[in-house]
Amino acid sequence: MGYDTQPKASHFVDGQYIEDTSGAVMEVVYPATGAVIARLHEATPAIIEKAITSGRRAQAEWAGMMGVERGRILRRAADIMRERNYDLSVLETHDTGKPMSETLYVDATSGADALEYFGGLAGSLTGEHVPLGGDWGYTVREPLGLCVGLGAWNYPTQIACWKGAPALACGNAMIFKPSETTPLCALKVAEILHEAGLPAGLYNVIQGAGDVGRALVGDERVDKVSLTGSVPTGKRVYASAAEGMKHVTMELGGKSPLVVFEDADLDNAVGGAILGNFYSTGQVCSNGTRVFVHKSIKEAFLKRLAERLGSAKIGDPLDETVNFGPMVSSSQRDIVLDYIAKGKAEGARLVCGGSVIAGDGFYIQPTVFADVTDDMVIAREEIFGPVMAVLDFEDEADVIARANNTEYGLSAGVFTRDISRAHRVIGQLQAGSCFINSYNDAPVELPFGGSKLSGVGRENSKTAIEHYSQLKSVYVRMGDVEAPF
Ligand SMILES: NC(=O)c1ccc[n+]([C@@H]2O[C@H](COP(=O)([O-])OP(=O)(O)OC[C@H]3O[C@@H](n4cnc5c(N)ncnc54)[C@H](O)[C@@H]3O)[C@@H](O)[C@H]2O)c1
Ligand SMILES: O=CCc1c[nH]c2ccc(O)cc12
Repeated sequence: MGYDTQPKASHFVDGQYIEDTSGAVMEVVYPATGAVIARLHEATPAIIEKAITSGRRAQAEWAGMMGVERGRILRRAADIMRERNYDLSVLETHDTGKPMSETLYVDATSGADALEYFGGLAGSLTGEHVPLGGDWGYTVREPLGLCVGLGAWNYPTQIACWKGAPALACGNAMIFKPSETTPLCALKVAEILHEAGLPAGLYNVIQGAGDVGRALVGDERVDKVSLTGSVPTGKRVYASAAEGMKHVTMELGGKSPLVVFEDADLDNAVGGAILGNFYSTGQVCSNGTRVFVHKSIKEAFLKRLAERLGSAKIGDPLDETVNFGPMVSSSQRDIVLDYIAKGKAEGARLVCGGSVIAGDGFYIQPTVFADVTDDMVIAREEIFGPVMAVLDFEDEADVIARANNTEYGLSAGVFTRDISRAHRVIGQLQAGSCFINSYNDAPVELPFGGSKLSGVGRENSKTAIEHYSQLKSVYVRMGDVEAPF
């Protein structure tokens, strides 16, 4: 059947699509052509109010349901998402420009994994019994209340589910505000959840940019904020949430190191570096964009990398044989081109790429710089595009110190055949999500998130439950109360 890129209305609130045309117009642009594919309106104060009041009303009843009942609805939604995978993938490709060769296998499927996983956990969210001599205590795991999710533009379906699934499993309601750049996919997540039986008001999607996000975060009726976005936005949102002592999850940016030792399997290391720099046209938060390669294998690494990049198929992301698509927007493309210019000006050696691809759409060549030094801007700042910086090293202790010399701490990777070294090095790298002889795997079973400026809290895995619930402790006295007077 296929989805129209123009949704029925801009927002999905209290179980239905709603519109308020007095909100500012948001144009949705297909990154592969630059064509406007939908026109939406930003949420007005009236829409925000409706999202908050319906969310709070619905949450009270939802929290009173049995966990297995909540879980059944989430697992049904997972099944529907898998059945609609093709249509959802086409929509994700229109929203982001990511090629179908990725979206068919990663986005709705990863969202469905989260719904299935947290749906399965929902019936087992218990507290514990605590013996206290003659007395005893117990804990109850309770929902937080009304959660707000704020999304980045690189994984709109996945982010909507990674936040919504644990929130709902724990008995919360969620208002999700997608990135203003990619507003389409989260509406489908809301539709599917309600089709699966989710009561109205529990998963509301409203549109808008920073102002709408700010209004949600600042509202005293909101109990938790989960942001996926950049570090500067994270600082602002965290500070505002702190005013109301709200719970937070911050999934922010990075400049992650990938260390390739001299004994690494060369093709696997090159493959890891490709996944960690060019998948989703480099627009992945955990990317290993500082690739430290042992000096003795540097030229062999670069030669193999250039050969493999030569076979990248760049083009129409709807063609399933294409594996490298456009940047999400012209403004993001310009930011990346600026960094490429800085890399050239700072004297890094351009191994391949480095230019815009002429024609419609926001395409840039996959770009590799070698002989990059730690002080260069392209080795320090998050670029969030297809630009790999290759740096040399010779000594293990030295490369660990250099890898850690960053304010970020999202991810880190090591390629080596020496298993002791692999664990020793990973043990010393300051990052939340690490990889040995692999890069950028993000299964729902493993916690995902960063340390240092890259974030607070974790998404996915059983750990996420702790970030969407709180414990109530109850002391039970079995005898008389002994008061001093
Ligand atoms: N750690 C992760 O899991 C992860 C995943 C994907 C992307 N990211 C990061 O996201 C960034 C790219 O995404 P982006 O450009 O959409 O990020 P962004 O920080 O510009 O925006 C993120 C979201 O926050 C909203 N927002 C902006 N200002 C706000 C404010 N003051 N109050 C409330 N909401 C506000 C935006 O509208 C958007 O929905 C990169 O830095 C990337 O590393 C992190
Ligand atoms: O950027 C978003 C989250 C993420 C981090 N690593 C990966 C790998 C594959 C994905 O589909 C998403 C992510």
